Amino acid sequence: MRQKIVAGNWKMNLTKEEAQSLTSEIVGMNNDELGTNQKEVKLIICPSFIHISTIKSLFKSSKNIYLGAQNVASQEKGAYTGEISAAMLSSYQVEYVIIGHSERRQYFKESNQEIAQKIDLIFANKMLPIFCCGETLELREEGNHVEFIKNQISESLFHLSASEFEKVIVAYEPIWAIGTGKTASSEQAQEIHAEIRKHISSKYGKEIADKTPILYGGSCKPSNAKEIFACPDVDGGLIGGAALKSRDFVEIAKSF
Ligand SMILES: O=C(CO)COP(=O)(O)O
Repeated sequence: MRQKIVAGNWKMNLTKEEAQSLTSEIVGMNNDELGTNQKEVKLIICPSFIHISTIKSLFKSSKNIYLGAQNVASQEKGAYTGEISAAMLSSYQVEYVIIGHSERRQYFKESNQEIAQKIDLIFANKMLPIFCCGETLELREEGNHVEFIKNQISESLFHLSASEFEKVIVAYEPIWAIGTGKTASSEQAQEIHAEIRKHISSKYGKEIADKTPILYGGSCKPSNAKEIFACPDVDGGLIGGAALKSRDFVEIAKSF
């Protein structure tokens, strides 16, 4: 059985106090309330860098909750003012790192090659990547979206060894669904998730492809999570806006 995962990407939101109270609300729930008991759902919280240490100190080891970062530098260390290295994150016990988010690709011009460099540094520092891919509305309307997504995956991930790839979490986030309130239908999500799995299989074989968690992201909320998570190739969600409310985040985690 594939791992079920619900990850919250807080993006550039929440002050220290707000981040503390949201984390306390989540870790204050028992495993039944969190829904992590029955179905072994893994929760990953990805705050801004500056909150990482504070949030880690609120975690309780008994809970199935893990810490993630939203980005990492593509260079190991040195004169890169304002950047945060993989070694730094790892020294704060960060376990997961989101890479290739469409906002980073769009606003910070991250290329597939740069994302490939980031993934190597993540592995070198014993963390695990949550790799995002997804198309614009324009690409979808032109009918080029599947090729585009496959190319994002090939160029950033297909240099990995099979034993590395086994540890990758993929997140499909159609750009037109992010923060827009417009979700992909469950048919659209399933179609792309199945294509992604087939593409992984063509490189790493069926066994590894069948084990790779593929999350959906884009206006996922308590009202639509059940339907999306019921798709055979959807293994959870990467949640933006709805992860900023403990009740919504937990409700989504219970939607399997
Ligand atoms: O980008 C996302 C998660 O990484 C999705 O954001 P929303 O859930 O706010 O649409």
